Amino acid sequence: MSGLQRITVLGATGSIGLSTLDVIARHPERYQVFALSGYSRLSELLALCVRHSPSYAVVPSAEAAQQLRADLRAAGSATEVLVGEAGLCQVAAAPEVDAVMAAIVGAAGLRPTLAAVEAGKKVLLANKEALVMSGALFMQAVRRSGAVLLPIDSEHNAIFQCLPGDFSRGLPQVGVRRILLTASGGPFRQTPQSELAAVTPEQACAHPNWSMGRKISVDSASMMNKGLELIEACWLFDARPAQIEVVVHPQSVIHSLVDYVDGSVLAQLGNPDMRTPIANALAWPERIDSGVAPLDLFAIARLDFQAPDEQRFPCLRLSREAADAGGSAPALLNAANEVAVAAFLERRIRFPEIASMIEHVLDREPVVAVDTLDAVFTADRQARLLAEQWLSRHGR
Ligand SMILES: NC(=O)C1=CN([C@@H]2O[C@H](COP(=O)(O)OP(=O)(O)OC[C@H]3O[C@@H](n4cnc5c(N)ncnc54)[C@H](OP(=O)(O)O)[C@@H]3O)[C@@H](O)[C@H]2O)C=CC1
Ligand SMILES: CC(=O)[C@@H](O)[C@H](O)COP(=O)(O)O
Ligand SMILES: [Mn+2]
Repeated sequence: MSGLQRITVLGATGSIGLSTLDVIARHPERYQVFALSGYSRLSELLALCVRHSPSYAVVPSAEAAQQLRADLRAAGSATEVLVGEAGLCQVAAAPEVDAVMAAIVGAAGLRPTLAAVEAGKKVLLANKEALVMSGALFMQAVRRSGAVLLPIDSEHNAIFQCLPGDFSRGLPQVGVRRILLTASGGPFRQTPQSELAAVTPEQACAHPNWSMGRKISVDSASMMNKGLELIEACWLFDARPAQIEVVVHPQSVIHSLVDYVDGSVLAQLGNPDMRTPIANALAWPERIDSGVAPLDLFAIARLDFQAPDEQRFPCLRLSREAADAGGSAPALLNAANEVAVAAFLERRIRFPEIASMIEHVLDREPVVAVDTLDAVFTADRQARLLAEQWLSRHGR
């Protein structure tokens, strides 16, 4: 290990942010917090600043900054407060920073994550939406800047661990036949289609195995999470969608597998606790304690596998179609999904209407090439507009 690593945690008040800080706090000799960001949970951000003494905290507005500054001074903290996207990009790219945990949820994380990439940082990528939206541009920026991109998403971290170190030569060149992307199936894995219209946000957010933020929990319930992860895996591992097979594995113990041409299938297993992939990426290529208990195979006893049901979970089909279409299609898919999930969480639409809204947007907006970030955000805006129109046309 070479010296103390200074870390920026974007999205520190969220589920991934808190797990990251838990791992960091176990290794004060290795890691120091440089900056933390929050959005709505600002009293939690204050407590995190007091606990971890970052140089900077970032909040969304001038009013929030004024309040946090006053609270920090009262608590005797020297943390400086920055504002908005410019503040996020500043702490992501600051010369003092060694690694950035990108854990803002949704499209809001794209510019700050790209700022870290463009500054050549070690980027720990949880914010899958950023890569889904801007895949080709994002990966070009990684190659141009020499940033080290490490996947945090449990499946992608598992795949990363099961691939050889030189996988960027190309999957066929390193003997990979296909990637097996595991899916828990979510809370509605066994729910009949006829009952899905009545499910509530609380039921959707009650993931059987993982404790996560509300947006990704709904994505898991609709299996859009797996669709986004399919696209994420294509970019991270330079794979075609056809090289990736989704396998429903209800226990979430195997986090994904890599199938090699000689018939070997390598898997990564572990308890469903995000501190494992976070510790793996923070310390990579070394290994550190994450606080996660050892896997008890006798207690788990069995591992099950099923094919996904695209009839009940159309978001998976829509994602594969967007992955195949390329260009602006994944950005349209992602933006429509963000609007639909927010509407479902606000009880404005029923659960199956998430997929209806996304299909509506994808059917109406032509797919175009995206050569610039502006083109990505144009697609994002257009999809949000169409999704909002769907809501008002349906009286929601
Ligand atoms: N949770 C998990 O186990 C996993 C998560 N991921 C991915 O990691 C990312 C984070 O997920 P998770 O931690 O569950 O989500 P949470 O909702 O728990 O946390 C999201 C974080 O982003 C902040 N945030 C929300 N909106 C904005 C915005 N508009 N601008 C700036 N910051 C914002 C939140 O601040 P505040 O809370 O203060 O409002 C919070 O810090 C997602 O992309 C998700 O898909 C991937 C794999 C697993
Ligand atoms: C922890 C993690 O990586 C999540 O993305 C998790 O995979 C969600 O589970 P499913 O989408 O498989 O239900
Ligand atoms: Mn995942």
